[in-house]
Amino acid sequence: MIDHDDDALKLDPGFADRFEHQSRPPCQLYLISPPAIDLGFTDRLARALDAGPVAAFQLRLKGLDDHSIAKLAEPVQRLCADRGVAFIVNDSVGLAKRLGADGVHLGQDDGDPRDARAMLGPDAQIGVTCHDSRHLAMEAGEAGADYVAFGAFYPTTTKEVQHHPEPSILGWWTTLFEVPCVAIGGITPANAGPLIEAGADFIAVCGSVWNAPEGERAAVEAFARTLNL
Ligand SMILES: Cc1ncc(COP(=O)(O)OP(=O)(O)O)c(N)n1
Ligand SMILES: Cc1nc(C(=O)O)sc1CCOP(=O)(O)O
Ligand SMILES: [Mg+2]
Repeated sequence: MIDHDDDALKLDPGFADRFEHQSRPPCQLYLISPPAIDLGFTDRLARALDAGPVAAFQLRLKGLDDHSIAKLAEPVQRLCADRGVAFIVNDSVGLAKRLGADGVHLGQDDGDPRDARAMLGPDAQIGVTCHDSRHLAMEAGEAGADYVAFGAFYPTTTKEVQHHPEPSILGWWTTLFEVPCVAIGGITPANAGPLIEAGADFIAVCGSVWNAPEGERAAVEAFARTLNL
C-alpha cells in the first residue's frame, strides 16, 4: 500500500509544522535548474532562493555525464543546504548517492523507486514522473515514492512533452492519497492558480524563473505572491 509516512509531507523541514491545523500544507515552490549552467549560476540561484520561500531545488542538467554534473553541483548544493532548501538530483540515483543529495527525481525510464530507496535510504526524497496517468501515480505510490509529478499542464519550451493532464488529476490524487503531488510544465505566476486550487502540493517551475525578462528574483517574488507565502 501507499506509504502514509508523515515525513512525506516535509520536503522543507519545519514548514508543515506551521500549518498543523490544515490537513495538507499550502502549495510550495519547487525550482528546477536551467538545462545547462555555468559556474556563475550560483549568483542567480542565490537571488532566486533569497526572493521567497523555495521548498526544493532540482539539479536537472541534460546531456552531461555524472562526473561533469558532480563538478558543477558542489557550490549549488552548498547554497541549497545553507538556505534549508532540499537538493534533488534529476535522473541518476548513483549521482544522488555520490553527492549525498536530499533526493532524486526519476522519470519512467530512470529506474525503479524501490532500487533508489535501497540505495539512498529511508530519508531520501524520491519523486516519480507520472505524466497524465493515475495508474502510473498509484504504481509510484506503491513503490514508495515521496511525491508523484503530473505534467505537462501548459505548453513548455524546456522539454519535449507528450502528455497534458487536466488540473482535476491533482484533486483526484489529493482526495485519495497523502503522498504529495507536484504539478509541472509551463507554469507561470499568472497560470498557476488553477493548479493550486485543484490541489497541487508543489508547483515545479523552470523557464518562468530562469527566462523571466524581469529576472529570477522578481519571478520568485511573483510566485510567492501567487502562493500567498
Ligand atoms: C518534478 C519533476 N517532474 C517531472 C520531471 C520530468 O522527469 P523525466 O520524465 O525523467 O524527464 P527529464 O526531466 O529527465 O527530462 C522532472 N524532472 N521533475
Ligand atoms: C522537466 C519537465 N518535465 C515535465 C513533465 O511533463 O514531466 S515538463 C518539464 C519542463 C518544466 O519546465 P518549465 O517550467 O520551463 O515548463
Ligand atoms: Mg529523467
